[in-house]
Amino acid sequence: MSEASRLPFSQLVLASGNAGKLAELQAMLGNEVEVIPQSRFVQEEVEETGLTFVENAILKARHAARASGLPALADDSGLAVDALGGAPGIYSARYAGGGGDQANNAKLLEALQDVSDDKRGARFISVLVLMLHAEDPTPIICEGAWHGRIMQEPRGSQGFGYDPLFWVPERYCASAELSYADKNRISHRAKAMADLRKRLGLS
Ligand SMILES: O=P(O)(O)OP(=O)(O)OP(=O)(O)OC[C@H]1O[C@@H](n2cnc3c(O)ncnc32)[C@H](O)[C@@H]1O
Ligand SMILES: [Mg+2]
Repeated sequence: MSEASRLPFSQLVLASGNAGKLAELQAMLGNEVEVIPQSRFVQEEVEETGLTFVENAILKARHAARASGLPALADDSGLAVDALGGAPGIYSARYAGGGGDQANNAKLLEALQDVSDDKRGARFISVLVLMLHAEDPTPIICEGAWHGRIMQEPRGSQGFGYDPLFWVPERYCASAELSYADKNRISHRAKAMADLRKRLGLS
């Protein structure tokens, strides 16, 4: 029996509009199930009104499941910086008011300009939520964290979001300097996905 046949579904909608995230999730799941980006079914994104990663991931998964009629997987993620009391956290994508990755990174560097290296600890968090349908009362919820430090200036060109500013102690480089495959082995999202795979009986 193949791995895929153990899953209760053969297609899965990825409830994200973030191209970087979509590529990572697709690479992690593509052998087991046909993954379809939500843009094939719906253009509008749901408002992320929750106060937790879990709430926002559920909102996104439900939205995509409703629009597609298929099981949906959402990721709500972000960067929690120790010296900023966990900010930007759930507001990571909107940190600089919708100005995009570069504006977010510039704002983060400015917020930390007087903070010394030993106090620049941070972690990426990813919460993955899988809902079998829009009214699924028992979503599967998995979480992963990735600890590192915020650098003084950007490095690297891989990845997305805050990757150029995130120092990865176990590789001694910025996250944006990691190969795509290596990031997908060690990141917050990879850890949450490992948990999800276990919960689905895939590994
Ligand atoms: O909501 P969706 O449509 O999935 O896409 P998004 O980009 O808005 O995603 P989030 O609301 O979950 O916001 C997460 C933000 O945190 C940052 N982030 C999350 N994971 C990251 C990673 O692996 N590398 C770099 N930055 C990351 C990045 O800025 C994201 O925009
Ligand atoms: Mg978002």
